[in-house]
Amino acid sequence: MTNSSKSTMDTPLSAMTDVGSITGGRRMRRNRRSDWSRRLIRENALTINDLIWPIFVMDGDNEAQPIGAMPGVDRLSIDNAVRAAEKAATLGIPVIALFPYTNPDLRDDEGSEALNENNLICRALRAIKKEVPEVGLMTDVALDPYTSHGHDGLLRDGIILNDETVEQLTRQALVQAEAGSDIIGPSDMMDGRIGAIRAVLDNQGYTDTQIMAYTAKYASAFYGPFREAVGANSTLKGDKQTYQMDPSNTDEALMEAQLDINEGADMLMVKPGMPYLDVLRRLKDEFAMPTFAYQVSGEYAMLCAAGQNGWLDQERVMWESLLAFKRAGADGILTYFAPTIAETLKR
Ligand SMILES: NCc1[nH]cc(CCC(=O)O)c1CC(=O)O
Ligand SMILES: [Mg+2]
Repeated sequence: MTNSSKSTMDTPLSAMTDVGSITGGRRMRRNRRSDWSRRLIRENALTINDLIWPIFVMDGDNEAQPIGAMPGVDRLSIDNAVRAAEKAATLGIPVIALFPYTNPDLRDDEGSEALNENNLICRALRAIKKEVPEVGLMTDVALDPYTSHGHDGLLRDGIILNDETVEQLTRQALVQAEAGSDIIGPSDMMDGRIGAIRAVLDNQGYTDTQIMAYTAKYASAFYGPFREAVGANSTLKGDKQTYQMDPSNTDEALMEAQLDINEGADMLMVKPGMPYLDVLRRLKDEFAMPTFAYQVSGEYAMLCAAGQNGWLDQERVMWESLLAFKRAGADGILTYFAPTIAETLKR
């Protein structure tokens, strides 16, 4: 033993470790001692009412086609999508969000199938509305599941045209509203589309159809599994950096939000979720709007993969990741874990 450690040993312990005087008597652990106390002081909680469940729809009868990078998530034919909606209703999940897998032969340069009032999404909307009217239905407005080039907008000479795309998107939104969509979710990031869609909806008598703007949608690598699910992975030429946001920016998200609010958005969304909690918090603080986070396909894939490998406790990271959205200010979360979470919460 060295001299210094010997002298340390001789010092009365109470003088060295008088935590009470160090913290001024404050002991944070007091409140954490027991389960009842932890529950009592809890600031945020996840409830079934916070959940939006994204579902992939495909053609066919009684189809459930697994998606490789999204364990437990299937593409569903419309009859099975109705079953899923019934499940959502039973569990009390407020909203399901529908995404189409469009047959490759229906995809073209303009994404014209998006405007077909009998396309997959419209048929799914009508079927679900008829059988399960108590569940809210949200639909995606963007051209990527319908274009042969996989982009959300119209492409000319390698450039995504803004205003021409907006025109196309307003028609797409109208077709969806007519088929029974309750919440229009423009995910395309064109400028001015929220205002244009609002104007057309109002003009056609759909004043009650809500708009959840994908306001701060980033050009992210976390969408990979989704693009596989809607079959846009192999078709996508280039990337989406000229319309989706640069992951480096947050001030820009505030401007996007300000515009969408002015143009008539009822709700805002930040996407992806977990890597962008700072953006979520800023939007919520700045605008106090109903604000949502999308825990995207890549986040889901990541948590499931680590869980399957035994590297993370999947159950616990799932809860923790969703609670983080609530803490960061989300009023609700789009998550592929929605049915699992709701089943547990219901018990
Ligand atoms: N514009 C379509 C759209 N709507 C939702 C997602 C991603 C959702 C997810 O990854 O779970 C995408 C993909 C993209 O923009 O490339
Ligand atoms: Mg915008």
